[in-house]
Amino acid sequence: MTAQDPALTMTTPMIHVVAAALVDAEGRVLLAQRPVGKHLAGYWEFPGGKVEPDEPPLQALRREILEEIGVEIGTAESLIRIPWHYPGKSILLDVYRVREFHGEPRSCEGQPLKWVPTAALDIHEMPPADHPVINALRLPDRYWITPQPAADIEAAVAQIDAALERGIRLIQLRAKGYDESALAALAEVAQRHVRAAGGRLLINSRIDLAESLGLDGVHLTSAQLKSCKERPLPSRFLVGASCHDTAELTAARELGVDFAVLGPVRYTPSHPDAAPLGWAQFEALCAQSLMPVYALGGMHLDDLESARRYGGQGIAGISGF
Ligand SMILES: Nc1nc2c([nH]c(=O)n2[C@H]2C[C@H](O)[C@@H](COP(=O)(O)OP(=O)(O)OP(=O)(O)O)O2)c(=O)[nH]1
Ligand SMILES: [Mg+2]
Repeated sequence: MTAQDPALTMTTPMIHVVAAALVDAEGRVLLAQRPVGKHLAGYWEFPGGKVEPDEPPLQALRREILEEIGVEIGTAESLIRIPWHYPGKSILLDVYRVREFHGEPRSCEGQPLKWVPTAALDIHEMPPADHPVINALRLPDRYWITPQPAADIEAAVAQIDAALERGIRLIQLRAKGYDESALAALAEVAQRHVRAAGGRLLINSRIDLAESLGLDGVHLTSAQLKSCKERPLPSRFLVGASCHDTAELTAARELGVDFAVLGPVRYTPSHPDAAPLGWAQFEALCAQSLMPVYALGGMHLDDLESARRYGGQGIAGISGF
C-alpha cells in the first residue's frame, strides 16, 4: 500500500467523503474516472464526494450519487471507513455498498463510467485510499475457523462441507493435532471442496503449505506478525492476521495483509485470561485499522449486526455460527 504522509497525521482537518460501491445484479461495481485537473485525476473511483457542513452522511451520499450519475439510491449499507492522508489533504473515505438503485447510471459530469467485477478491481488504477475497500468488497461477513478437525480426513471434510452448506465462504483450516502428511492431504481435499463452492480457504500459519499446495491463502498468528519482515505471499493469495491491539494491527497493516481478525471482543472460555475488548474498543481499533476487520471471541450470528455497526467486516469464530 502507498505510504501516507506522516507529517499530516493529527494536524490536517479531515474531509468527510462519502462514496457508493453500486453493485449490479451480476455483482459488478460501478467506477467513475476522476477528471483531468482534479485531485487524483485519472484514477477510477467510487462515485461520491464531500459531505457538506451539518449534512447527514447518507443524505450527502444520495445527493452526490444523483448529481454525479443520475440515480436514486435505496438502502445503503456501511462498508468500510478509511482515514487517509494525501499530501496536503486528509480525508475520511466513508464507503457504502448500494444494491438498490433506480435508473441506469449515466455520466452527469462527463466522467467515463464502467462496471467492473469485484474480482477484477485493480489497485493500480484506483486511489490509494481505496485499496482496502477492494478487500472489503470481496470478503464475506462471516469467517469460520475450523474447530479441532475430526481425527479422520473424511469426517474433517464433512465438517467443512456442512459449513459451506450453511453459506460460509471464507474458512481458516486450523488442524493443530495433524501430522504433516495428514495436514497436507486434508488441506488439498478441503481446498477443492471450498473452491467448488466459490469460497476461499486459508491455512493457519503455514505459509509454506499455502504456497506449495496452491491454497487460497494463509492466516498469520500474532507471533508471525512480529517475525515476518514483509508480506509472506504475493497478492494472488489472501493473507489474514490475528490481532489483539493497536500494535498488532499496525504490524498487520505494514506487512500489507488483506484483513485482520480482532479479539477477544467478548469473554471466551477458550482464552480465559484474555481481557475482552468490548464493542467500544473494537470500534476504536477498527476505525484506525485501514483494513477489513472481523470481530472474534464469543461471536454468534446475532452479533453480526453489531460487528458491522461498529465498523467491522463481520464476525469470525470457531463455534457459535
Ligand atoms: N468520490 C470519491 N473520492 C475519493 C475516492 N477515493 C479517494 O481517495 N477520494 C478522494 C478524492 C478527493 O480528494 C476526495 C473526494 O472529493 P471530490 O472531488 O470527489 O468531491 P466532490 O465530488 O464533492 O467534488 P468537488 O467538491 O470537487 O466539486 O476524496 C473514491 O473512491 N471516491
Ligand atoms: Mg466526486
